[in-house]
Amino acid sequence: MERLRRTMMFVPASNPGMLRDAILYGADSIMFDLEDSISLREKDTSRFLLYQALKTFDYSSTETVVRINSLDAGGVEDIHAMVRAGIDCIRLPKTTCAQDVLDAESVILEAEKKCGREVGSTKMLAAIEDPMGVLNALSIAQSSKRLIGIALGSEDYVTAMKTRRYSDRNSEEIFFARSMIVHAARAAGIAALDTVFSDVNDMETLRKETEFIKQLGFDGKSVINPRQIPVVNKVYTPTEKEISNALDVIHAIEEANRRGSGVIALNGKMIDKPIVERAERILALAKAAGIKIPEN
Ligand SMILES: CC(C)(COP(=O)(O)OP(=O)(O)OC[C@H]1O[C@@H](n2cnc3c(N)ncnc32)[C@H](O)[C@@H]1OP(=O)(O)O)[C@@H](O)C(=O)NCCC(=O)NCCSC(=O)C[C@@](O)(CC(=O)O)C(=O)O
Ligand SMILES: [Mg+2]
Repeated sequence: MERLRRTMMFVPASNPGMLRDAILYGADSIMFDLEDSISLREKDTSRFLLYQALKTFDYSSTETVVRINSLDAGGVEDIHAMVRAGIDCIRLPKTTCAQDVLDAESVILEAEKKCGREVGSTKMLAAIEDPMGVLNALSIAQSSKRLIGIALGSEDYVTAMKTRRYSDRNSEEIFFARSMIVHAARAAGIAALDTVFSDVNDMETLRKETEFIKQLGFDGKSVINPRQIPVVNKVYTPTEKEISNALDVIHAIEEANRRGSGVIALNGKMIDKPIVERAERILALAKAAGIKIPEN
């Protein structure tokens, strides 16, 4: 079954209460942070705290991701501890080129061998957060079989571009980066994940932004607060009407196939292969979200 990644919630690893409760809010993935939300003097204790949390708390079938520090600033130690603790996926921050992924992958491989974990079982996610990374998005996305996706980190990106986020307008300042990332991810056959929305009180703009990134083709979005999860999940969960339309499309094409044709009209609109593929994807997403699909 398709794994949903509508919401990946950042959880600062320095906060024991957040580590304990992170499972309660319904995020598709929990993304523990050892990087920018952790002060320099808390880095070692946060890594230790997160290791203990992963060994102690039951995160159930929710995907666990950790954002590590760069390899020259504690990332090697982060990888060894997290692979040993059984994390599902390692998110690299500020990935600028394919070599960054390969360098981290060789540390992951070493860590898996050292602790006896199955080689290749630790997945990777590369965050792209500067113009060089954006321009190299395709080679990054194609660099390793371990990659489940690439993600945009827009706060660092707009800083590197000498601008800022304009979420109250249409976020044109990150449109090129979003387009590159979604194209690269799709070309490589992996997930495309959008950046955080920093105002945890403005749900209306968050909803509009999520609708926009869904329109562009992203699979989901990073979030920073539990209150953002239902807003993003709702946009990404097929509605009853979408499910019923998808079923109509499937039934119509089955009827066409019985008549020996690959095309048919439904309510005046042409139904053929790509439309059927989209309908099947809607049903797959609905099933993955736990929605029961009527048989007929
Ligand atoms: C924003 C705020 C301070 C607001 O605090 P507030 O206190 O107003 O929150 P409230 O709503 O009042 O909390 C109600 C209850 O939820 C609990 N609760 C809140 N947040 C929770 C959470 N995340 N996980 C679990 N639990 C949580 C809380 O403990 C309380 O629990 P309780 O006391 O039991 O009721 C808080 O959310 C927070 O710290 N967020 C995480 C911030 C973070 O991780 N930043 C780094 C990642 S971005 C980045 O680095 C940029 C990037 O790299 C991104 C990219 O790459 O994409 C780029 O470049 O763009
Ligand atoms: Mg960042």
